[in-house]
Amino acid sequence: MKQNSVYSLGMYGRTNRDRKQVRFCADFDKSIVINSFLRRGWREVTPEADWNIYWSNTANCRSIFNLETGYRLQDNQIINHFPNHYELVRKDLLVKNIRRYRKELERENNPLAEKTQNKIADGQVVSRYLYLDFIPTTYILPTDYNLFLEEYRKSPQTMYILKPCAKSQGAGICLINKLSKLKKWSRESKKYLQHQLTSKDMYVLSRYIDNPLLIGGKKFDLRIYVLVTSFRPLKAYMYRNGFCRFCSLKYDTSLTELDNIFVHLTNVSVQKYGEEYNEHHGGKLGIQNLKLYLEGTRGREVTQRLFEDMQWLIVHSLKAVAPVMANDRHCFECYGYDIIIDDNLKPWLIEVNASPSMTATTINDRILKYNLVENLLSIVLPPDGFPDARWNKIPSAEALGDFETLIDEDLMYKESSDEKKL
Ligand SMILES: Nc1ncnc2c1ncn2[C@@H]1O[C@H](COP(=O)(O)OP(=O)(O)OP(=O)(O)O)[C@@H](O)[C@H]1O
Repeated sequence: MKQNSVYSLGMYGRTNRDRKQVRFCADFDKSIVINSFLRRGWREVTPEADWNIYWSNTANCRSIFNLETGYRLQDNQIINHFPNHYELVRKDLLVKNIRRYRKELERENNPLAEKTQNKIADGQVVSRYLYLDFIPTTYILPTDYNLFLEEYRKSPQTMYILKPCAKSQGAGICLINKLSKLKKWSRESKKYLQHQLTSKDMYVLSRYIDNPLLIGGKKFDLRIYVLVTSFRPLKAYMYRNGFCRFCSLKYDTSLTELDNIFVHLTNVSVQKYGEEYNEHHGGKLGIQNLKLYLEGTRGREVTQRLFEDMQWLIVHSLKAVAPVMANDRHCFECYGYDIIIDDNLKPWLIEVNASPSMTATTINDRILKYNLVENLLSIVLPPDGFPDARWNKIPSAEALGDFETLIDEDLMYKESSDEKKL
């Protein structure tokens, strides 16, 4: 990408018609996003040109905000990532930020940081956060290896999943059911610790949710879209039409199936290579259908509670990273949250993606993603439809469409000061 292009081109010498037409650029050849933009009558330009909205990849977004490039965004330019989104989406950083958030709340004696004592095998007692226990216990390797060993000895029957921090789509993931599988880690870690660690060397080792809620005997996770338009104040919206992604083979924790990715990993990028993959529905079920199913099989109240718990975990994961996010007003970001529900209907945050797939695997998927992009644009853009980083980012009820407000600290502040005035 050429640098300084915004400086060199400026806003001059354009006709009124040009000024009104939104100029976009996109790093991805994803027809859903590009078609959505073109159908609005927007014009595609290159990243070197004078654009108003950039659907960028994370690397180009980082380079735009890199001080050394000397690039400065204008008021009429917006971009689809926050510069340091990795604080939320890198597996190890997400864990670190959530740990820090819990500790801060604990220090403040905030009731949210309340803990309970749970008895585990051999009469040992472990303490757990009552409300903030929404990510599976996770160790960052190699740094936390000794800490892990200590905990492992207390409960050696626990199953873990080892995931590389710098990879995606199921690459390099394996299940760990005994310490010997991790032995090479103790050796590797000694070697690594002599060097400066980079994210390529880092893994997370998380407790494996071995009691997932099953439907038709199969494991699934949820993909939920969350749009953030500001971190300070926090403004976040959840799309009502996420979906479940199913494994193509029945769930089975027997030793012979431990390495079978078609049983344990729900990523579509993994499942589509399975022999049992169904191209018609793509292993997907809409979240509203899941809700109906759960209301029918488990009852309305617990289903309602589950959906509230999911919203709660999303809000607190965002609050955990809000203080460290570079809250640039030109940015918005649509995150793909991956959540697993266990058979007690407790949701667990598995990970967050900064560039959730905008490729469609089925017709329904195409419709869903097209509507998602349309809907998120109506929230991100001011009422006149022209990108403007200065607008107050308060979307109308109509603009919200299928998004619901998870949190808007601006409005919360306004409401509480209105109450005080009464
Ligand atoms: N703690 C866990 N318990 C149970 N299953 C898990 C756990 N962590 C991950 N998985 C399974 O493994 C899959 C891949 O994990 P994850 O999404 O963290 O890795 P990834 O390869 O980075 O995926 P992505 O391409 O979405 O970034 C998940 O979709 C889920 O099915």
